[in-house]
Amino acid sequence: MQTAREYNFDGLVGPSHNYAGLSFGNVASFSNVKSASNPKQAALQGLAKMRALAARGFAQALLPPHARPNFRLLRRIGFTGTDADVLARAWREAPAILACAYSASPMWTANAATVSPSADSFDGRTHFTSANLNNKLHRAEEHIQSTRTLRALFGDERHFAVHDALPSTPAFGDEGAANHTRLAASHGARGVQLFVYGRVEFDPSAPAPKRYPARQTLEASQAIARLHGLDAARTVFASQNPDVIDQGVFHNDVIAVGNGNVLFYHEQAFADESAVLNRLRAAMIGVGAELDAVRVDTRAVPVADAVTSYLFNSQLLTKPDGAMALVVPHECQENQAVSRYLEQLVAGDGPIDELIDFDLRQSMRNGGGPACLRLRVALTDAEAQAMHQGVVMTEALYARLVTWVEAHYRDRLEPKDLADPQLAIECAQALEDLQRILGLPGLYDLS
Ligand SMILES: NCCC[C@H](NC(=O)CCC(=O)O)C(=O)O
Repeated sequence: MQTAREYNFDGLVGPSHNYAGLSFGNVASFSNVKSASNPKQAALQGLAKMRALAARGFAQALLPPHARPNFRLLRRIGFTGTDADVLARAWREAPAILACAYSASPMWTANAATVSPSADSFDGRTHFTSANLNNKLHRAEEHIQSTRTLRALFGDERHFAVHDALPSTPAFGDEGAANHTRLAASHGARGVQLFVYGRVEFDPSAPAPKRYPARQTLEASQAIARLHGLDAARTVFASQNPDVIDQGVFHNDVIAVGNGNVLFYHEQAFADESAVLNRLRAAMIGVGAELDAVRVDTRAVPVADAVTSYLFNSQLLTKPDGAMALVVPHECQENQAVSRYLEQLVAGDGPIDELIDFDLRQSMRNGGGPACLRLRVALTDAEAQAMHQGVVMTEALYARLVTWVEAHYRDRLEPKDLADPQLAIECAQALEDLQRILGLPGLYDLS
């Protein structure tokens, strides 16, 4: 068995972070629509989390923001002329689409791709499939830059395979790692991959939500398992409980998280809880691991509290001593049921013995907690050396990025500011500098 470390690639928040209410089914996005955001604070909050976890010895890296506004999108739908012309007319005729083109949503890198480590794939390489995110216009073109970024970081084809997104059509709705988790004895050991889907395109009798959209389909999850060459005996597909999607659980990582042999989940997370647990247990026996299911019941934490506090959108990290820390957003301490639950959790004799709390309010107000903000990539030492090093978080990189944010980011962005052509210029200048800082010339296709 190989040894491997789990790298968390956090999304660096881009300079156009704003609240546009673009995500129907995401309660926070809808509740904060059109309020003023603070992009500078958002980026600094994210960087503070990366720095603190790196300082604790966790392997930490970042994924850069995407170029905004998305002029490719605006020009493709008939806005022509100079950049300023495009922006002025889009603001006049289609302000909601202009907001889509400006969204900083690539910051939630859990949705960038699904990742299968080399220990699980047929060819011994780490496989990535960029997520098509086709359920929402503002996210539907992210895969173009995500694929380009992943290829820039993981270009060594002896170790890595970066697949294009699945066909962008509702049958293959794919939201990446937010609906995927891996259970194993350790990061380097063979593991069991759990794919959670919200609906089945070609089975109208399968469970599906009534109020809010299900973003992930079974067909997409199966396609990714095929592309990554996963062994069927170690792959579990599970239906999310459609009732919780209708209560605001738009991704499975809002109601469950796995790490090592631990699955931390709400009793209402799955359509058929006992079937999922049985299948996981059986598959895990095959890789020499025993499932440790940490179940939270509704009496302790109602679904509504899980959604507002983002208890399950936490990072579950293995510490050097083998115990686990739960990285939670500060909202968990402000919710009475959740803070009481967490106190008992860490005092008990289960696998989780520490809470690490971060203020991520700027991201949380758009429905993104600690887990949304990171993409997990388990890498052996050889793989870690083969990837681009400029994105690995260090004290020096942290300091450079704080200076960069201070120089380029605004501290207030209101909906009307998207009409300001100067904002587009500021965003472009910021990314030009960032390419240099990260050692990634040509990262963006600015043609
Ligand atoms: N994994 C967390 C994703 C959160 C993201 N929110 C948004 O896109 C909100 C954007 C806005 O409303 O401005 C989403 O719903 O996909």
